[in-house]
Amino acid sequence: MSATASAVSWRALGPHVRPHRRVLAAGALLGLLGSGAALAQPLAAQSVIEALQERESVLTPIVVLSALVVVGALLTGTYLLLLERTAERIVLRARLGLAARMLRLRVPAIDRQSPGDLITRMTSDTTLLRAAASNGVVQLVNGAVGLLGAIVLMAVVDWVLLLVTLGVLGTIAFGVLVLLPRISRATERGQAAVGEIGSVLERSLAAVRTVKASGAEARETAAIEDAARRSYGAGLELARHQAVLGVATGLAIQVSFLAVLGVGGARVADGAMDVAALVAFLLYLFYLAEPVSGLVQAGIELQAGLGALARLDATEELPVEDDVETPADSVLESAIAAGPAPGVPLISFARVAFAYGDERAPVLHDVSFSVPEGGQTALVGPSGAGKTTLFALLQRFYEPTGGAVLLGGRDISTIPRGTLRRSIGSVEQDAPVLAGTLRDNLLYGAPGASGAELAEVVAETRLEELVAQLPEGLDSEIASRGTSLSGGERQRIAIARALLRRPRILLLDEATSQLDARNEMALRDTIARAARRCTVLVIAHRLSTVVAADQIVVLDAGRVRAAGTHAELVEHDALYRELAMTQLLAGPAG
Ligand SMILES: Nc1ncnc2c1ncn2[C@@H]1O[C@H](COP(=O)(O)OP(=O)(O)OP(=O)(O)O)[C@@H](O)[C@H]1O
Repeated sequence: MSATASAVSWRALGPHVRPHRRVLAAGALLGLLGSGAALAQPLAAQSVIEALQERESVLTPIVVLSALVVVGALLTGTYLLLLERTAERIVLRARLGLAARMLRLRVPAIDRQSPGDLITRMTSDTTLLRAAASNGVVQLVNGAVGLLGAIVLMAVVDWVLLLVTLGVLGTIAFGVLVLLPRISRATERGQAAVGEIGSVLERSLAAVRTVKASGAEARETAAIEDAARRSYGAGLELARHQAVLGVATGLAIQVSFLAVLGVGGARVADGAMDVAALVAFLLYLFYLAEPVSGLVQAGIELQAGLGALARLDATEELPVEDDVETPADSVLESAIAAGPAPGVPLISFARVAFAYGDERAPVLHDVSFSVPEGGQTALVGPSGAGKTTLFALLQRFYEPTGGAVLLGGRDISTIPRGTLRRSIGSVEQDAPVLAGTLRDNLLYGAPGASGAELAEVVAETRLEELVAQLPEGLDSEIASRGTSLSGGERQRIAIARALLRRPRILLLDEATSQLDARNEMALRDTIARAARRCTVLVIAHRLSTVVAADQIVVLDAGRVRAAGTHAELVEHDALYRELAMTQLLAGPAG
């Protein structure tokens, strides 16, 4: 998915550089003034020599030379400080920009990404941008101006020697132009490999028990090693290019020195120029090494930055949900809160079709059913029938490819995602528990809920006993991933978290695991109580749930097969009968 480096032009740096253009311009100016002070030093040195030759006072030329050295140093120091600060700001801005997008990316876009690779983009690629967008840009400007200035001054001193110098320097320009694009490609390859290290590590740490239980440590390690070697290979290639460029630059300057010494010596001997002019010219040549290597360095940094930018830009282009934090539309929110008009169902799936991507087979076909306000509706069907997908569509994690999902008669695609999701509480099947205290976990979806509301929901979800057992009650730390809790407890915590949001609709994907009698009863009771507060739509895996449901919808291979009560379906639907007998968990008591 990543764009190739060749597709990223120098212009792509614009958005990163533009906000800092004034500071960068000031930095470039300071750098230039510093260079100017350095450039004027040979002239001052020349006047010291001339004063000595003429046996005049050397005080003034020496004072001027010293002032140039001190002012030059101060200017360069300020310039460096300014540049470093800008560099850090560029990284910060890029990271803040990415941070603002990451968790707002649309679910289909996240599905296609590897979390580890996304983390690398945020942490590592941004630092490469740092060098390119600050140092690279300023060095490019200063190097070019320094080079031009030196060339003009050298032309003033002796244009024959200038032609000799330019002839030699011209040869390195060719090498630079050939090597630079390779640097950006090698950087992008290296960063992609670093991203892969992150991906494999994230994948295997997230499922570390499965990795260990499957004896897959060596295979996962090998995958990381492979990516690390590829990153090393790309790093080596970069180092080779940089070494060649560094040596070529140094050689060009040295050869220029020798050529200028030879030709200049001959010209002095011929009387075509004097010694002071030759010394001044050589000092300029000495000075020239800096802008030339600065330009080469700028080229390297900019190209490496462009390689990283290709990866950052690819992330920038991923679509985000831009309507999760939009200010509440009070008319719409109160219309939703008021509930549907009489005779209009709370939720309707109207001929909904859906596929996870253009090239994938549809998983829902022409799904139509309604959920009245209040009570419990259960979805049942074989594994892969599309039950979880219906929940995802209802929360606008994905958009249907055909038909519409309606809330109170209103197409949910017209309701901002934030508003829609505020009216829904969702409990996933694996009921994730986040690291933190029990209180943090319960308040996660409603940080502003009061103590009384919390106590009420804790009682309603029958969590009081758990709270009493824990050493510090609600403030007890829960082990990461909730491993210290039973499946039933995790589900009830997740239900409590969802209920604290005071949702209009509770979506509940029941755990498929067998629960003990107490947990089973507690869960059944919790769902029944929740159904008094809001409309419960449950993906049912338990007989006790379907028996208690007001309506059951049977899904099979992405189609609605039947709907009715447990008694009706047992009588009229063969698949339901079979599911009820074989797949629905009867529970310890049932
Ligand atoms: N993110 C996804 N990308 C691609 N395909 C998916 C994705 N999620 C689910 N599917 C596919 O869509 C189909 C329906 O899946 P879904 O999870 O909705 O079924 P389900 O009825 O909830 O099954 P289960 O009871 O096993 O959870 C399956 O074939 C599944 O492989």
